[in-house]
Amino acid sequence: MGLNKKSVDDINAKGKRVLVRCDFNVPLKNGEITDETRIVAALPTIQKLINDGGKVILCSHLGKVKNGPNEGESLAPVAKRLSEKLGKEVVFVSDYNVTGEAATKAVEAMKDGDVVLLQNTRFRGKEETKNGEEFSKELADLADLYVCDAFGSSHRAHASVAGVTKFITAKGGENVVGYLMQKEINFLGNAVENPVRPFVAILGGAKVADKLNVISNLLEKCDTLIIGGGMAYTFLKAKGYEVGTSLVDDEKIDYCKEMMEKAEKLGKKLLLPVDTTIAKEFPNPIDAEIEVSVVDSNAIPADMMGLDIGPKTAELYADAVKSAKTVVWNGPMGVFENPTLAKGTIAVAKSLAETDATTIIGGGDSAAAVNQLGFGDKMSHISTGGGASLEFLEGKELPGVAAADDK
Ligand SMILES: Nc1ncnc2c1ncn2[C@@H]1O[C@H](COP(=O)(O)OP(=O)(O)O)[C@@H](O)[C@H]1O
Ligand SMILES: O=C(OP(=O)(O)O)[C@H](O)COP(=O)(O)O
Repeated sequence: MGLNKKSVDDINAKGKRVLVRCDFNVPLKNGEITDETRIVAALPTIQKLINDGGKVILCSHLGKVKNGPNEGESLAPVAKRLSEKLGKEVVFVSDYNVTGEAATKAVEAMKDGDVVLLQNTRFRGKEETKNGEEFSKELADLADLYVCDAFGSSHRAHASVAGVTKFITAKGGENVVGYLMQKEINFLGNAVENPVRPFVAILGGAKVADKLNVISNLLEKCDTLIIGGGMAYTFLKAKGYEVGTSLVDDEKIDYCKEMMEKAEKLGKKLLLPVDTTIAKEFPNPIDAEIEVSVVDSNAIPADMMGLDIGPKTAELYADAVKSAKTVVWNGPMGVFENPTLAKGTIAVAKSLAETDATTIIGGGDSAAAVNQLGFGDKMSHISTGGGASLEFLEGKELPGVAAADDK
């Protein structure tokens, strides 16, 4: 499936001010970046614009910024790492206002090929997340052209992803997508539009409400849909099983019933855990030692919580992966941060690493699990977007894509 949008290859940035929205939402621990994947993924587009002789103005959000601007969510560590990666200075505009005088001055001082990084766009609060007109215009005022390369944020209709483009257009500028956007969408698009079959989709994790919605669409495309992690218990409850204190979305029980009927009608396999690793409560801290037992999925005691798929399920899922030619995986099979509860996730990751099938991983935690296990380079594609890749697979148009100019 081709992406019918203008890209960085359609522009020459020579002497132009180019605003580039990246997804530099990287994990930080004590101010240190613990995973630089998203920074590395943004480099080809940035390098192309530098080579063009453009004035490259980068922007991104970082974290949720729930309590207003703060140093802990500043993009300063990203500027430093980016500068190391590019081997050139990245001027960081630390002003919490993001746009405004400090940013304007920094941009005015730029020479062709220079790079500036603006402060965390979410420091502008709802102006960013509610796609505010004023902030969108202020961003557009800094630039002549706009590039969206923030795949991981492209499902967010925020000012720096979507709103800004209207004002770039109004001043005669172009809005294009970057190489990362192209790469992600080509890969994900091909995987779901023309999958080499059998096509197996695996869904897990804890963002149950978000992820359940993707199932209806995926069922039509895949041959087998595997459910694990926190997602599974709403299905098990819908089957009439006791699920104890496991994660459940009660509002989605009817939906899960419908999905099981839909799978049957379409002749698709919908695999649910046949056994489950349970414990008295959620581990606290998450990697604390924990006493667990394994029960069949229809025998979870009322006071116990399901925290991983059991060994029989792990085998069943690994077998389904073995016969697949395309596998899409989003969300761990259990609380993999805890070594005792990581077995299901490890088994599935291992089966993906061992297959010759095209393997696509989406979601921060799934990617982290795969990388931590040392299987990263065994996968065909690790997406930089969790929510974004799922919304794309769901068949929704991503605002960050929609906002770019058509070819
Ligand atoms: N059975 C479960 N109960 C509660 N949490 C779970 C369960 N299985 C997995 N999780 C948690 O799900 C989280 C990842 O979910 P999610 O954010 O949806 O995945 P991703 O980041 O890959 O999109 C992990 O922190 C993991 O501990
Ligand atoms: O980390 C991200 O999403 P992801 O965890 O779904 O991959 C993106 O940077 C989007 O961040 P957001 O979910 O705070 O809008």
